[in-house]
Amino acid sequence: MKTLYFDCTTGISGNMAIGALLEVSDGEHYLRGELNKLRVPEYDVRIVKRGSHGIDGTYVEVLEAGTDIPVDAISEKIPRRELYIHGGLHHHDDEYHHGHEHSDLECGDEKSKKNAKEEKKLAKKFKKKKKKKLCGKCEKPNFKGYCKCKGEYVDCTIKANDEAHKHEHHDDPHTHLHDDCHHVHHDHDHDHHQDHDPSHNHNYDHNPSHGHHHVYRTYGDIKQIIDNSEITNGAKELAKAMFHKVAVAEATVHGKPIDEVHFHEVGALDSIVDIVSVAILMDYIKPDRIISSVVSDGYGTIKCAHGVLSVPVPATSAIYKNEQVRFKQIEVPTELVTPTGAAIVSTFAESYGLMPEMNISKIGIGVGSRNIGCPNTLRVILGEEVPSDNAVQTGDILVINSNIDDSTGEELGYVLEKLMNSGALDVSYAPIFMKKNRPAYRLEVICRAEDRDKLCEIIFAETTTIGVRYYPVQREELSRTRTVVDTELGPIEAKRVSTASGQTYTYPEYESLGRIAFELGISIKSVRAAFEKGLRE
Ligand SMILES: O=C([S-])c1cc(C(=O)S)c[n+]([C@@H]2O[C@H](COP(=O)(O)O)[C@@H](O)[C@H]2O)c1
Ligand code: NI
Repeated sequence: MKTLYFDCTTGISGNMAIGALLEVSDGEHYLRGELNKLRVPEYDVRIVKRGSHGIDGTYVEVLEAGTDIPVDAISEKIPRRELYIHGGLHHHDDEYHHGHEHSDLECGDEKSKKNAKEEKKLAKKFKKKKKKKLCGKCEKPNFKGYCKCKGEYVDCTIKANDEAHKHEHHDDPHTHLHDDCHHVHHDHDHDHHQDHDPSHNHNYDHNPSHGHHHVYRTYGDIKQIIDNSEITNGAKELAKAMFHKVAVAEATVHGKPIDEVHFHEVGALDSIVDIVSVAILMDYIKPDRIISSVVSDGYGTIKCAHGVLSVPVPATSAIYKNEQVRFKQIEVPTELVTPTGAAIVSTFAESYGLMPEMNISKIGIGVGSRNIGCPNTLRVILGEEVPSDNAVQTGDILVINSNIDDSTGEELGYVLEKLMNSGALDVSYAPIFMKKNRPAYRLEVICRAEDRDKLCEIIFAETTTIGVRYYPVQREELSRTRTVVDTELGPIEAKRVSTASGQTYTYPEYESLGRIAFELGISIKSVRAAFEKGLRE
C-alpha cells in the first residue's frame, strides 16, 4: 500500500506543503501545466532549493508575474504596512513592502549577505512600481487578460450584451471606461454606473481593521474559480474541501455566515495557488493511505492584518477543533501552523500518530520562511507499507459506560455533542431498565485512553451520574483510503476500505452526498443512487 506520511513535528503551511510534495512527486512540470488551467490573475510560482538551519529542501513562493515580489506583498493598498508571507508576518516601518526573506532568517548563514543585497534590489524595483499607478493594459483595445487597475480579468474581445461598464476606482484617482469589456469575474468592489444584474451586486461588509478598500473574493467566488478551471475533478474536490475548512474557520472566528467570508484579492490569489497546488500534487501522487504525525504548533503571538494574534491563531485553532486535528504546542515562540496548513493536514490525514512500518521510496522537504531556531521544514515521506497486518489497525481504546435515570433528554443530547467535540471517537445512548424498575439510558463513550480523564470530567459535570465504568477494548479497523468517484451529478468523495483477504468496498462520504443533494435540491437517496451507478461504470 502506497502510504504518505506527513511529519508535521515543526508545523505545516501551504508553501511548505507544496515544496515537500514537489520533492516526493518530481511533479514540477505537471504542477505548472495544471496551474495554467486556473483562470486567475497572472502570477509566477518560484520553486527553488533552499536551506533552513542546515536542512535542504524546496522553497515555494507565489510571485507577481514577471517580478520577484510575492503576491501577498503587493500591498500598496494596505496602509498599515503589514503583510504576512507563508508562515509568517513581516512588519515594515519603511517605505516599501515585500515578502522576501529577511537576512536574519538565515542567522549565521552565508546566505544572509546575498539576501540583504537581493532585498535592496527588490526595494528599488518595488518603489519604481509604486509610482506607476496604471497598468495601461486595460486601455488597449481588444485586451484580454488581467487588468491590474481593476484587479480582475477583462476580456475586451467579447461584446457582453452591450454591457459597457464604467468603474470608479476607489484606490486610484481616476475613472475610466471599458467599452464592451466582458468581466470574467464579478468580484468588483467598484461603483457600477450601469444597469447591473443584482446577483452581481456584492455588498461586502469590510473589516475596517484591514485599513484598505479594494477587490474581495468571497468563498463562493473561489469555489467558482476552481469549478471553472480545467484541473482534474479529483483536484477540484480536494481544493474545495480544503477551502471549505478555511472558510468555516474564518466564518466562526469573524462571526459571519460562510458565504460572507471574504479574502482580499492578493491574499485570495496566494491562498488559491497554495491550496490548488497541494490538491493538484496530491491528486497526482494518489497515495492509498495518508497519516500525519501529531501536529506541532508554537506559542506566543504573531502579527497579521488582524493585529496581534495568539498562537495557535484563531482560524487555525478553529480548524483543530472542527476537524479534530491531533496537535500539541512545542517550545517555539511563534506560529508553526498556518490556517492553510491546518486545512491541508486535516483534509488528508486519516489518522495521527507514528509512522507505520514501511519501505521508504521518497522523502520530501518543504522549507518555510521563519527562523524558528531549528529547521523550519515540513517533511513528507512516501513509502510502501509492509503488507503483513495491513487490514487491521488496533489502538489503545477504552469504553466508558454510565447508566443515567435522571438527566433530561435535552441535557443528554447536549452531552453527546460535547463529548464528540472533545475527542470521543463515538458516543451512543441505549434505552435500559435499571434498578428499581427505572427506565433509563446507558451512555457509552468510545475513546482513546489518553482522553479518558477529560471525557469523564464532562460526564460528571454535565449529567446527574455519580459513577462511570471503563474498560479497555480490542478493536479491528479496516485500512481505508480517501477517493473520489465520478458520477453524473459530479464527483463524490468516498472512502475505500480493504479487508485482510484483499476485498475492497467503497462507501460515499455522507457530507459529500448531503452537499450535492442540498445544492441540487434533490433527495440524498438519489445522490446515493448516482454514486452506486458511478461506481459500477
Ligand atoms: O487574513 C486573515 S482573515 C487571517 C486570519 C487569521 C486568523 O487566525 S483569524 C490568521 N491569518 C494569518 O495569516 C497568515 C497567512 O496564513 P495562510 O493560511 O493564508 O497562509 C498566517 O500567519 C495566519 O495566522 C490571517
Ligand atoms: Ni481578513
